[in-house]
Order: sequence, then C-alpha cells, then structure tokens
Amino acid sequence: MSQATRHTNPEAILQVLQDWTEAQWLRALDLSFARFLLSLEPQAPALLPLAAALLARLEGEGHTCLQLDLFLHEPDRFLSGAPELITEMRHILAAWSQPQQWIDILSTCRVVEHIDHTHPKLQGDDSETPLVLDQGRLYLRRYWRDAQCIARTLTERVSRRASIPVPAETLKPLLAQLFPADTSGSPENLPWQKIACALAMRGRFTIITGGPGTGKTYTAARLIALLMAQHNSDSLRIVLAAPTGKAAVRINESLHNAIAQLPPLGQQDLAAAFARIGPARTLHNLLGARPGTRRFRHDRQHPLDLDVLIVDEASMIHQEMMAALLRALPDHAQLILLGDQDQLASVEAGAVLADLCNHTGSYDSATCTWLEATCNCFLETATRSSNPLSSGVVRLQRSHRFNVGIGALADAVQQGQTSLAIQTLHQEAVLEWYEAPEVAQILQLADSHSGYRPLWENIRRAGSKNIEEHALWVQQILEQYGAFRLLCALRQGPWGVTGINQAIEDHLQETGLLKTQGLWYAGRPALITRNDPQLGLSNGDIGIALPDPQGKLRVYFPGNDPLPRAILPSRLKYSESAWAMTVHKSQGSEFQHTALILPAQDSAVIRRELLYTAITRAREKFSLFATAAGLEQAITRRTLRMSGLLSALQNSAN
Ligand SMILES: Nc1ncnc2c1ncn2[C@@H]1O[C@H](COP(=O)(O)OP(=O)(O)OP(=O)(O)O)[C@@H](O)[C@H]1O
Repeated sequence: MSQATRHTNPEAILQVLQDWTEAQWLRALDLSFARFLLSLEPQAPALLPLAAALLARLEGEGHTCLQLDLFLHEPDRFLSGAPELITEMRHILAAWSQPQQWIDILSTCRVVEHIDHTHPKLQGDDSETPLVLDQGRLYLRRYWRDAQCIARTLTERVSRRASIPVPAETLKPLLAQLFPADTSGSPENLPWQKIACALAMRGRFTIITGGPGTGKTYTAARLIALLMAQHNSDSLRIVLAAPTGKAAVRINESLHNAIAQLPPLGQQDLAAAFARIGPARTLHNLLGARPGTRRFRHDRQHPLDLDVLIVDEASMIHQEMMAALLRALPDHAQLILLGDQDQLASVEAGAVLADLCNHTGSYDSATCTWLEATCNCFLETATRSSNPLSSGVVRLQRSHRFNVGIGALADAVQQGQTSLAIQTLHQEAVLEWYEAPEVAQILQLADSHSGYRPLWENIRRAGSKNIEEHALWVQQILEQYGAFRLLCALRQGPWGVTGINQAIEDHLQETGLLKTQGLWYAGRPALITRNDPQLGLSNGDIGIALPDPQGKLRVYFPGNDPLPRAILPSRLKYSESAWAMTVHKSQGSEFQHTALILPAQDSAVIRRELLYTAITRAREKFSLFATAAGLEQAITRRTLRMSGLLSALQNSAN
C-alpha cells in the first residue's frame, strides 16, 4: 500500500495504530478508543482514528488535551519513542501538518463537537460527543468538561472576592501581631506571608505558592489563628486535606508545630481550637471516593460540610480531582491551596497548580486598596492580568528553612542556569556530586553514616520484649529511615528503583548486615503501591517490617496516632522494597539527606521539574549521581503539559 493511501484510508490508519500498539508505543486502550470512534462513525475521515489514538496516548502522558499548534510543530517533544516510530509518526502527520486542516476535517465528524464561542449558549454541556474541539485544542470530553468546571467555578469565586465581610480595622492589628517583623512596605521587601493571610481572609479562593521552607505552613497556621479570632472558633468548620496520606501526615505535624509556636491572639486557646479541627485527610477520603468508580459521595448535590478548606501539596492535585473538589465545595466556603508550582506536576493528567499560577503576581485596584488598609503595603495596581485568578495568588519568595547551598542549587536549576548549578555543586559543602557514577559508589553512600548505616545497625540490635521499649525502638527506626533516601529518576533498569533496591538487598545479604532472603525480611521498608481502604493504607505509604515483641514479623506504619500501626505482611498484597524510590513517589516528603540517581543513558522523563523536586526533598545534604551531560540535559529539558485550563479561565472571565 502506498503511503498516500495509508494517509487517507481509516482502515489503513487503524493498521498503523495496530503496529504501534504491538510495538508498545501505543497502549491497547489508545487503539481501542480509535476503533470505538470509528464504530460510531464508520464513514469518518482517516484523521479521526489517528487523532483519537494520539489524544488517548497523550492523556496517558499527563496532557489534558492535544493543542494543535504546539503538537504539530514538534510532535516528538510530546511523544517520545524509538526513532523509527517517531519518523513514521512524523511522516504520517505530514499529511495533516496544519492546525486548520485538523479543525476543518474534525469539525465535520459527528463524534466531535466544535465549540463556537460566538454562540456559547448553543454549545457545550448538553452535547455528549466523545471529543471536543475548542480553540485549537482537541479534548476527550471529560477533560474539557472538567477544565470548564474549574475555570467557571474559580472565576466565580474570585469575582466574589470581597464578599466575606472582614473589617480591615480589626484585621490590621491582628496581622501586625502575627507578623511583627513585617512592618516594611517597601516594594523590594514585601511581607508576602502577611499579604497571603490578608487576601485569604476575605477571599473564597486563594493560592499560597512558594518553594520549600518559604513558610507556607507558617502562614497557614497564622491564617487559621486569624480565622478563629474573626469568627466563632467553636462553630467555624475548618478542614485540612492533602492529595496523599503521607502529605496529610506531614501537614498535621508541621501545622501542629507551627500553631504551638504562635503568640497568643486575644482570648483564644489556639492549641485547643486546633485540636478540634482534627487531622488532615486525603482528598479521596474527604470527597468519599466510591471504590471502582470515578465518582465521589460528595458532589454538587451533596456538598462537603465545611466553611474553610486548606489543601497542602496542591501541585499533586490532578485536573479531575480538582474539578471533583470544586463541585463538592459549598458556595460559601473558602478554599486555600498551598503548594510549590515549580514541582513535578501530578502523576495523572493536568498541571493544575502551575496553570492556575500562570501569569499571576499582579493585583487589581480593589485588592491593592485592601492590602494598603490591612498590611500597610503599597502595591502597584496592575492593568488587566491575563489570568483572572491573579489577585488571589501569592508567591512566597524567601526560604526560611533551607540550607543555603541546597537552596542555591534549587534556584539555579529552577531558573535553568546550568553553569551556575554546576558551580554551586562544586562549591557548597552540603552538596556532593559523583560525576562518573557507579553502583558501587551508591552502595558505599547507602552504607555510610549519613546513609542507612545507623538504621541497619539499629535493626540488627532487634527490639526489646518490653512493650514500651519495643515501641520506642520502632519509633526510632521509622525516624532513622526518614533521615536518608535514595531517589531514582526511573523505575526500571540498573539505575532505576528496581535495580538499586536489588543492589542494596544483595549488598545487605553479602555483608551479612541484614538477612534479605524472601520478600519479607526484618528491616524491609515496604512502599504500598495500591490504595487499600480496608487496611486504611494509601498508595505511597511506607512501613518497615520488624519483629514485634514476640518476635513475629509485622509491618509498622507511621500515622496520626503516636503509636505506629502494625500489620501482618501477608495482608499487604501490593508493596515493593523502598531503599530507593522514584522522585514522583517522594513528593510531599523531606529527608535530612537525599541522593538522586540519574541513569547513564539519557531519558526523556528526566526534566528540570524532576531535578528540582529531588533537590528540594533534601534538608541538610544533597548527593547527585549524574554525568555532566545528564545534568545539563535534565536542566535544559522542561515539562510542557498541554492543557486548556488557562484559556478556559480567560474565556470564563470574559
Ligand atoms: N516569617 C518567618 N519568620 C521566622 N521563621 C519562619 C518564617 N516563615 C517560616 N519560618 C520558619 O521556616 C521554616 C519553614 O517554614 P514552613 O514549614 O512553613 O515552610 P513550607 O513552605 O511549608 O515548607 P514545605 O514546602 O517544605 O512544607 C519553619 O521552621 C518556620 O517556622
């Protein structure tokens, strides 16, 4: 068959898709979706099955739409694979290389709805075609619907910004009391934490973004104190949440510590009031996930019972979850998102926090007047921002916790400055760079005092039979495990999680440090890989297998209770060893010492956001195993997730 025929015949395109699926470049799901659309519209043009399969595959890579101009300009930026497959894809796409061709052809399909913004009332929600074409972007319908929902709900929330009646004259002295050092109103040194509180106090939607240690939790603690001082703390329902169980545990701990350090505010017993809020929950749990479905118990008809919702680690919220959250949020409630927009985006599709923070940092005149009245800050009023949420977003700028060397490296990477990053790696004592990495060096580091050695020695000592002493020992082991972590960019291969875990277990066995035969051995850190509601465990939770006081092996998980939970290993169906873990899985955690392992061979998944996320997991020391070329590629390559959220926000605001 000639290439020309291949390009115009849907059956021939299906054959190409079949070949790509056999080569494992497409997923079976992608092919099935293309077939399904052709079954709905047998006379469809050849472009339809191709577009459907590529769109489905892109969704698997985290994109919420196929943005025609970006994708057709550089398809292999978004879909990587074996060179011959990429060449074939490029060759086939050459027949439809212009966005307008796609629009003209796909608009004729019955399974595609083309949104016409000049007649918005006639379009949209009522129609149920599987695909939607909107302003040069092709969507799976549910992603389009979710983007519209987020955009509509948030612009509506922001437009009611000033509708919470908080008198500036009562807020001002409270803010001054909570942020005593922040008296300066000079533009170079604005008190962003105080500004964040002032905005969140009267807004129904606020984002407090910033790198690690910039005081997001510090600010959230003060915001909670202000809310309690302004309203009746007994009846105000404040709820804390996070995308994962681990992140929920962490926000509990850090907020608890931050509240304990707060100065007294009026008559409030803050610690008691905070205790009434209750521990942070995962978003799944809060919304009432229905197992085996995409649905939640709470939605527009059954809204959540709360007045204020504070969600930490918001960079991990994917688009579908954000839409579900907004549907379930009562109209009157205040939503505050905390997170670092520069971190890796969510595993599932979308880059919600980064999209929502895009083009922000300017404030409208009403907001500037409010900040002047409450914070004594004089900000320049922006002429119209291209992001309607801009007045509700605050970026905290200064790190208060970070080790200076680690912070400098994170900044250089985040700004894409390779030579500065290399110079910093060479200069700073807390940074260690293995430029010609070998597995033996990784094992040596893991087996050192700043690695797992203290943990391994403590595990070998074995716990006491006395219950209290045993509990203390378990607690100590969990803390020691949390002090160091090996992070990998990849899952598979000798430099990936599986290879490094195996190398460590072999090392432990060979040196006799721990007996690692079998799946479960005393000392094995086990990462849960699937949610298990019955056991109350979430994907990403980590426990350590240790003998109980009777010598029987149990897996101990840290939790909100002071005592770790003990579960029999046989009950844990889905787990993997966690001496090394992926950078993705480490999100929401921090370790005193973090080591990142980049593979010798380049991989398209190694990008700036991954490097930044790994570096910012380290509190005191960061070790890097990477060649100079690997490091440079990682810094240069940026993640670009195709999404229509910003454009949907702009449409909603008009
Ligand atoms: N304005 C400030 N003055 C003094 N100390 C501060 C201030 N802001 C934050 N800190 C301190 O800096 C440290 C880091 O703050 P915090 O934990 O709130 O940062 P974060 O942005 O939530 O970090 P992460 O993203 O890692 O969770 C804490 O010890 C906190 O008490």
